[in-house]
Amino acid sequence: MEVTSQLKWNPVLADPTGRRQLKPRTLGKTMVMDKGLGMLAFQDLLHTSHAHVDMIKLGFGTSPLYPQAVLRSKINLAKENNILIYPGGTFLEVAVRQDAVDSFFCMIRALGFNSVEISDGTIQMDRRTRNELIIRGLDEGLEVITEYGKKGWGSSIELSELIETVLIDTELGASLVTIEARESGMGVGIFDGQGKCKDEELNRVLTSISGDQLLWEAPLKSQQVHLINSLGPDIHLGNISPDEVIALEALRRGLRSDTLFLGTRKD
Ligand SMILES: O=C(O)[C@H](CS(=O)(=O)O)OP(=O)(O)O
Repeated sequence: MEVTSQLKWNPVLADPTGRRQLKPRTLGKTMVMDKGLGMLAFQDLLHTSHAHVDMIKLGFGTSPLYPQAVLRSKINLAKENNILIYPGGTFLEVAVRQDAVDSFFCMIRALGFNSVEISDGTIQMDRRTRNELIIRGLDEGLEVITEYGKKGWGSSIELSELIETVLIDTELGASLVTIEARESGMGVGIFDGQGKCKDEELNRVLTSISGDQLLWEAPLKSQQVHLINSLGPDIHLGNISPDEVIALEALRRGLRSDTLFLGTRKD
């Protein structure tokens, strides 16, 4: 064990692109969606892959369904590994609908979450409420990540609305704006009913908005490959399945056939 831990891969083999930042990184962040991993699976994930995980979202309203000791252990372990951890945006939408926003923030602060997602994927939310929630999250000492897009099948991106959302959210202090693609990655946002990327929409978005402010939900391998080959390995990607973290990292570094020609490093 000790002997192997002292061995070092030739850097050209470990990262043929030569551009992968170490944590805490500003480019190429990976968000994992955890839909209910047990503590041992969660420990295993971080033991193996912590270097490649920047954010963990406890999907939708799964957070209150854990034994509290397990939830606290997950949150603590994520933080020990310099990972942002937050409940899915749907859980906050439930709180808004139930008029329980104070109680939501009180609880997530007490549990130790270090970030929050603010979304309106399912409910209607006016701009003023969204602003108040972003400011509230920041006042609570949380990193705020927002989300743009509706969850309904066939929903698409309204460019002017997205531009305004990114502008205002980030000006208020949100660190990233997630682009909705759900767990399925199909029939929503930039993905058509088969999960194929609508490139014209993608290009329209990127002519107006800087890509480093956007976190693309891209749960399918074909989507990760397409986005990395089109936009480069430094894009932020989310809704990655826990068992696909290392495979995604291999794609980012050109260590898989699908992206091998990204590797240009010669040193
Ligand atoms: O927005 C998401 O990707 C998730 C998962 S799904 O839409 O329910 O499939 O929801 P969230 O509430 O952000 O975890």
